[in-house]
Amino acid sequence: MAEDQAQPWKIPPIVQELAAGAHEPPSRYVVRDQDRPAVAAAAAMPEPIPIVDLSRLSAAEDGGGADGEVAKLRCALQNWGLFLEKQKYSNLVNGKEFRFEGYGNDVVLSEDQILDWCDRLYLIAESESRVVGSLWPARPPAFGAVLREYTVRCRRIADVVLASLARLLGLREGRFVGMMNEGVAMTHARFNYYPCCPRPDLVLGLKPHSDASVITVVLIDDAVGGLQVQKPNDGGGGVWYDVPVVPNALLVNVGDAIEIMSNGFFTSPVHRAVANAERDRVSLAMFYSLDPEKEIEPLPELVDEKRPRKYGKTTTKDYLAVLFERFAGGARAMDTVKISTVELDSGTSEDG
Ligand SMILES: O=C(O)CCC(=O)C(=O)O
Ligand SMILES: [Fe+2]
Repeated sequence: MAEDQAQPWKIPPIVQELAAGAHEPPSRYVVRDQDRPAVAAAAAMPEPIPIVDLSRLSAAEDGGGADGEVAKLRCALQNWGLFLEKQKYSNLVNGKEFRFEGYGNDVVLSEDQILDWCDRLYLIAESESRVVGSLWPARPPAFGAVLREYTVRCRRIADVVLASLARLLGLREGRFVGMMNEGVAMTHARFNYYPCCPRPDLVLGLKPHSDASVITVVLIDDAVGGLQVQKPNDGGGGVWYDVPVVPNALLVNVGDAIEIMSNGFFTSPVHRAVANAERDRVSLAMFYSLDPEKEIEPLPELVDEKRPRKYGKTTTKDYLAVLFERFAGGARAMDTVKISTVELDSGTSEDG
């Protein structure tokens, strides 16, 4: 506490208050020239982000033959690393819309760190033994019950998708879901609130990153766009594409842990959020992860002479620590576990 008073820059302002008063974003929020989002629309999409019907995916798992849906999922993940899942109801929980008010902030590690134009609340939602109840807002009173139920419901979606991913990799359907059930798995909920910004061309709502999770389910704003994604495997082209606004849809993306465990078969997509000049935007990301102590590494079934190991070993706990530090500086944690191509090349030539 005393340290924070001596270093006031560690306590960033609430962006909503800045947005209410300021005409120009303060310099701490202004990103470097090369990182600025284009004011014009992002690049035209080479192909749309598919909408996958999860009930048909479950049918495929039960032997119900929905090969078209599985093919769509594979294509979505190969092209984008993510897909949209359209809900049949606009009200997600008990007939009530899921809405939340409340703010948090960036973790500030250095005085010259560029801050995101966003207030957020980041909570451990599962398992119960890890929940820090004192951090959960008391208002609205239903918050806790709704978040708990929402976490379980989204987990069901995550499980269906993970079963399909395992099948696409030629693994047992329960391979990933089983790992999620080992030890005490962890789910984080991040509520992002992006106040409108008079100069969206100068700031970022959320810096480019990929998620540390195994899998992420995002409730995206049903009216205001802002999420942008880079295509995996586009040769580092750095082109940003707008994720379209699809009312009543959830966005599902694979995270870094799946990229590592699948030995790079799936790519965890790099994404960011841009601010909007006229409208506030909200999103809620649910990050499903393994037990924090459990090791994450390429699954042995997916490593052989033809597919040399591409990633080292880590744990969710260590990886998250690296991720937060790297995120603050605008870098990717994934680079710390990737085995460099030079090592790979020498490895393969040694193997003959
Ligand atoms: O705001 C969004 O749509 C995405 C949020 C996100 O990527 C995150 O919280 O990790
Ligand atoms: Fe994300």
